[in-house]
Amino acid sequence: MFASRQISSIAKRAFSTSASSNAAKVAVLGASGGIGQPLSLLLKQSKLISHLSLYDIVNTPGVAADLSHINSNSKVTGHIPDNDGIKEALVGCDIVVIPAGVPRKPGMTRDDLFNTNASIVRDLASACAEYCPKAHILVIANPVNSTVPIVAEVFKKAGVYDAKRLFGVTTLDVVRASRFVSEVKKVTTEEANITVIGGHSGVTIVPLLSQSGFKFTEDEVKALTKRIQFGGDEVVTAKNGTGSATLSMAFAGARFTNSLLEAVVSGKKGIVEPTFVESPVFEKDVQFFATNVELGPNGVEKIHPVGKINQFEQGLIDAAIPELKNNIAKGKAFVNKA
Ligand SMILES: NC(=O)C1=CN([C@@H]2O[C@H](COP(=O)(O)OP(=O)(O)OC[C@H]3O[C@@H](n4cnc5c(N)ncnc54)[C@H](O)[C@@H]3O)[C@@H](O)[C@H]2O)C=CC1
Ligand SMILES: O=C([O-])CC(=O)C(=O)O
Repeated sequence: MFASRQISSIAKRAFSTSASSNAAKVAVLGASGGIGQPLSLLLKQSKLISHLSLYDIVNTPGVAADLSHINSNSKVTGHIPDNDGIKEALVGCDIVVIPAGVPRKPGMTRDDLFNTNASIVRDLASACAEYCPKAHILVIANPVNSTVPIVAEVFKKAGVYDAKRLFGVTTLDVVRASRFVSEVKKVTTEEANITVIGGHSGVTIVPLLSQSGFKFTEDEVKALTKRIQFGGDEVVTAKNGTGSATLSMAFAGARFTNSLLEAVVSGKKGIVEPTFVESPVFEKDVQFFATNVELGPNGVEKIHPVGKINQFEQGLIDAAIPELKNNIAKGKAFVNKA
């Protein structure tokens, strides 16, 4: 109680000072978690953030107090559900990043998280629709293939949906692909720029190695594709029941958020990130699909097509689409039931 009152007063102080026009208010929902804490630390370093607003059901007073001593641009506030914490966290936000939700244990698929995480994401999306309807929403919580459609349906029901401002964060697949290819080809990660399309789970993750400019043997293609598709499992297994990727995800989440900040706040042109968005690319089959997306002041500026692919990659897309279709339908049905 004391902590929440104290934080509430910190939050009020923060809101009484208006944000500078060339910097944004960014909220992290699930900020005390395995991803939330290092992600918030990385975002605290951004000059384009004036107010970093941390929300979780527990522990944000401590996380916010700790981060607030770092002498970078932003003020930091922590919020928990007491005293309208979610409202204070969200009002005035330009960007909301959502890593709230449970992670996998060995033997689970991302879809196995649906029963727990769907309602967490639905309720947080509902609060966003009410308190910051124009914010860009970046969904990290799994299963991303379903949680992104959940946010879309909640925003539609509230009459505030803008497809250009909703993103599933698939950056970790691209980060992994770059690293794994750099190891195989013995090049720098800057040189290993790999496009990954589709969704964010198993066979829905489709790396386009043929577009990388490198020559791979058939065995290399098979092994790299499998490793990129199931990289998450490597971490889940190694963590042995204590969670899934957190640090690499924080890195990837910060990369995507920083790219969006450059586009939205600095007005930089030509920033391209792969992300899972409402997309015309396979619209007859699936409503949401990740390809390279150019970011702009209003979010999605231009959705790139898949481009030239080979037969192996066409086979990967053919395998991805039915699963994606099910994942998307499941998310939509969850919000529209009853
Ligand atoms: N998109 C991607 O590439 C990746 C997604 N993930 C997903 O991110 C999610 C979070 O993972 P971790 O941080 O490792 O989990 P974690 O359990 O360490 O942290 C989750 C945090 O969410 C908070 N939370 C739970 N319910 C909440 C609510 N209603 N409102 C606000 N906060 C709430 C918890 O208190 C906790 O602090 C998982 O669903 C995981 O599968 C993980 C890695 C990569
Ligand atoms: O594997 C998981 O459950 C977490 C995740 O999405 C990833 O690491 O790509």
